[in-house]
Amino acid sequence: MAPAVLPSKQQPQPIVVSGPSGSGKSTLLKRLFDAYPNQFGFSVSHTTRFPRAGEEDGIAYNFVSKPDFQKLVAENSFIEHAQFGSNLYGTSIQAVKNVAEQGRTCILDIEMEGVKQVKKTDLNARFVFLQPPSVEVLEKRLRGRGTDKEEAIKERLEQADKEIEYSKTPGVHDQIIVNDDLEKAWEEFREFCVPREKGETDA
Ligand SMILES: Nc1ncnc2c1ncn2[C@@H]1O[C@H](COP(=O)(O)OP(=O)(O)OP(=O)(O)O)[C@@H](O)[C@H]1O
Repeated sequence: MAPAVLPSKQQPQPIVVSGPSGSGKSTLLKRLFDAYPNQFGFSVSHTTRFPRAGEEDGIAYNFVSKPDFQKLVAENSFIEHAQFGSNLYGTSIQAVKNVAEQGRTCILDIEMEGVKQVKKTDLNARFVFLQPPSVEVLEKRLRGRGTDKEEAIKERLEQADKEIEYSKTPGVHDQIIVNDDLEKAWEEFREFCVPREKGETDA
């Protein structure tokens, strides 16, 4: 008799959160992690930089040598990777899978190029885009945040146009949330990340 095939335990699908700089990703993600502390997680990145005091391998980062990093690149192991200064950083497909294997929903907070890369993997992610009400409002928020220099604000606004344009491509995102009123955006975001069972109401 053929052995019974056990259904594989269903793992939470990763969630890709994207949107222009200043659209509210950090604000909404902070709320999500505060509201559901054990349900979500970020993947552990790889880096070629040396560990700082207290940084544990596999927790703060996966610390690897440059040749090992380059080998992973050649094997297409990374969703995205980039160089900052003289060090290389990357998010591996396996690191995202590891979060799902722990029973948590992996959150990827990434920009447009990263979104395109995730689409090429077998991660079976869900995609949500945070859209500012308008580029004018976005500009006000970026200035209001007070963390960016004038030059950076200009660059971010130019990039925002491209991100918003790409977000209109049919089938790219499962949901687009316009972050106008924060409470309304939060409700929509929460609903997307933590879908309610039928019949469930607020506690
Ligand atoms: N609905 C909202 N109404 C008013 N202000 C908001 C709203 N959502 C976010 N903000 C404010 O806009 C600014 C930008 O938000 P936030 O830092 O969360 O953006 P971000 O998408 O994470 O940006 P980055 O990609 O640069 O990290 C913050 O000062 C935040 O408090």
